[in-house]
Amino acid sequence: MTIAANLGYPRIGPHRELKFALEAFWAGTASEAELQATAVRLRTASRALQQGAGINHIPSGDFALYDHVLETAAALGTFSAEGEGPLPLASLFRLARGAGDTPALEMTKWFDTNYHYLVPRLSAGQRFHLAANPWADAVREGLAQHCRTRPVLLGPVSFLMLAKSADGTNPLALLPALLPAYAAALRGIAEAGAAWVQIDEPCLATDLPAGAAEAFETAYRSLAEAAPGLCLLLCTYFGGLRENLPLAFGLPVQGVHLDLVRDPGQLALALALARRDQTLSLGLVDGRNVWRTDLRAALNLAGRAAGHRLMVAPSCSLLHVPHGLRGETALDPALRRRLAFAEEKLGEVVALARALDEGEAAIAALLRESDAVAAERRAEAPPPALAPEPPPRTAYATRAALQQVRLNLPPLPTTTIGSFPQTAEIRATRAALARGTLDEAGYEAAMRGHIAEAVRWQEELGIDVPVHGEFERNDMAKYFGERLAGFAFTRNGWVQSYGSRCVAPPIIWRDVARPEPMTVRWSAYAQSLTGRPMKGMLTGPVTLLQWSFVRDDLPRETVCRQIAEAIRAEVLDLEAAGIPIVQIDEPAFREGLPLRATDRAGYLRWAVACFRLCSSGVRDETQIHTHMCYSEFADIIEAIAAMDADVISIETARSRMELLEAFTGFAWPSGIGPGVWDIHSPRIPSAAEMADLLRLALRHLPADRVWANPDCGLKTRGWGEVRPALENLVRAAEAVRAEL
Ligand SMILES: CN1c2c(nc(N)[nH]c2=O)NC[C@@H]1CNc1ccc(C(=O)N[C@@H](CCC(=O)N[C@@H](CCC(=O)N[C@@H](CCC(=O)O)C(=O)O)C(=O)O)C(=O)O)cc1
Ligand SMILES: N[C@@H](CCS)C(=O)O
Ligand SMILES: [Zn+2]
Repeated sequence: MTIAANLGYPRIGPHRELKFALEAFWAGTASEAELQATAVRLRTASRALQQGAGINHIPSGDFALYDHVLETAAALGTFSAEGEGPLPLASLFRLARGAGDTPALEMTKWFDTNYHYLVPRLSAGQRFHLAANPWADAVREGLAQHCRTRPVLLGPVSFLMLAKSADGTNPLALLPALLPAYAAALRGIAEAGAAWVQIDEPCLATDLPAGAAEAFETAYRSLAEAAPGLCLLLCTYFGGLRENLPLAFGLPVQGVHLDLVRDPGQLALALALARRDQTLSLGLVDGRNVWRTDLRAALNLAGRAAGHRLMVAPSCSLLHVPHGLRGETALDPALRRRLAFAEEKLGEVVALARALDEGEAAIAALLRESDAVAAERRAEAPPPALAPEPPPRTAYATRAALQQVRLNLPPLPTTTIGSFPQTAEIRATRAALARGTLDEAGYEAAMRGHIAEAVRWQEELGIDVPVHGEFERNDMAKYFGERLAGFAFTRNGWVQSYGSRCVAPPIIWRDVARPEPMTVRWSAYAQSLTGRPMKGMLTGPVTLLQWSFVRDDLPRETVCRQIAEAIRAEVLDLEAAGIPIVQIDEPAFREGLPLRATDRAGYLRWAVACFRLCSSGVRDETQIHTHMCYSEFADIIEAIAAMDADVISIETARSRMELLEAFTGFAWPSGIGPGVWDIHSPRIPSAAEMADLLRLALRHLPADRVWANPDCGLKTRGWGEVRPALENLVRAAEAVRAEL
């Protein structure tokens, strides 16, 4: 019998219940017991939903209060001494969010997704022990409600590869210290009554560093011995295993899960490698996108595996898609019938498993529906021809001189990254507009009021390049999606980004175009209030692509070019409206980089070209900025330089300018704003601290090309932090300027 399996379910809740419970707990208005009760309710509901849908292997232990990597590290005793029990919740949240002088753990992107995990920092001598067994607890929680589940663990090799070394130790060297904790976890899971355990090793879909293959062999020998009665499913996703396929199938595991959406071609070799006693888990339903599965195409692929022991599953955890389509009644019906969110994807998995066992006739009606949608999509008109690539801008030195004549900025000019606090008042104003209790004119007036206040305050403070504050934007991707043709947006399509923070990615389903200017009236209004050069703020094409659900009937490059043409028109309109500086944010530029080195050059070529398409139409006197955060740039620094922006602002405060080495090593050609304030922490840095960071930056870069700015936008901070921190930033720039 083919097993219908799921690998992980969204945990934020269909109405973001976890978000609100967490934020109430942090605000002190709800107790720990209330938070845990919400968590139990959410887990119970998602188990029931999956059971009801007919899923045979329901994941458990896929839930996390903040982040599964952090909570795996905590359960394995990374942050506590042997003999100590589970990490108290307060300590867990301190690691996640920082407190007082304790900085939070570094947060970074989970592979090529918009989900962020917390990075455990490990050093030589790190000890591990099983401080808690959330996986066994999850199995028991399910069984108490008559639901046998398959617990999900992040595997030991990926856990170490995702961690960072605090002292130069290779984290893989810690494997012998780590394995006993995993072995104890597996024994506990078996005792709790699980038959299968899913061990996620997404790093198998990446280029493995030296020693990793041996680490997999050592680790899985040890895990297989730890709980001989337990079936191990080695779970991979986000790409094909390629040269790692023989390694994966050679491990002593009872099953291997493959992402056949990202790499259907790997099935052929997998079939040849799978041992007779091994179950193949076919990841046929796209866990990274919202499109309904073409059931016939999926069955054709799965049919090649006939004769093998099979599971059918989504390609990866459903964490990356919204909960369900139920409430999305406002979507264009032609789009809605093309969609499948998490709940609908469960139905597809079950249908595919059934068809494999009972034949296509068993799901005839579903197949007819799926065929009709596939035909409808194929019948869409071909995309319009793309404009030829425009010529590059004049040389940087020429335009920099002209820009300085126009802008007359001091050395170390001060600026911010764009957004100011999105306060409860602002969100409530927007919610009132959406509900219809406030009209457009009232909304416009309220936002203008916030802009006027922000501009006045920045002038008073002495910020050299002010911004309008992005108050009118719900989110830097969604705001543009709502204004561009070809995009659709959901009412409730929330996906967890980190902790309690969510995003509602727009859906790109038709050709992209810009019916009218999107930001010009706000920036022009802000510019009318000040003689200082106002910086216009746009989200770049690569980031809009990366943070949307993108149609899969065109190459991503083509969709990105369409977006870039729309943003180019906006840049030109901002320039025509008298905005002298335009920042095109590309925080997701790095996130879009393929996981495999051999695939990267192609991506970088078109991603850079799309950025240049946006930015290259302006006059020499117009200054183009870009901004990137959460990024490790050393390996793509040439491509970032090729974007040819006049100034780039980056996140460097937490790492004390570590990143700048990549920029100096490369002889960075233009302006750079290395962040001097870690905005992910509630800590307010002093002027002295920020001045020190600026001095550090000046060791790497010439003074006439360095800017003073925070790491990223300030939308998640409160005014109580923003006011004093920016005052300190201006004082820091003044102090260091005086030393030049
Ligand atoms: C820079 N980052 C971003 C990423 N991806 C994006 N798409 N956008 C980003 O900015 N990826 C990398 C990082 C991740 N960082 C963040 C930071 C902050 C958030 C965040 O704060 N998200 C908000 C939701 C933002 C939003 O869409 N707001 C809307 C709706 C707000 C809302 O919930 N309204 C309530 C009613 C409010 C009331 O009555 O007071 C409702 O609808 O029920 C808006 O402002 O209008 C969050 O709340 O989590 C995300 C990623
Ligand atoms: N301009 C955006 C960039 C965030 S990455 C902001 O300030 O929020
Ligand atoms: Zn940023």
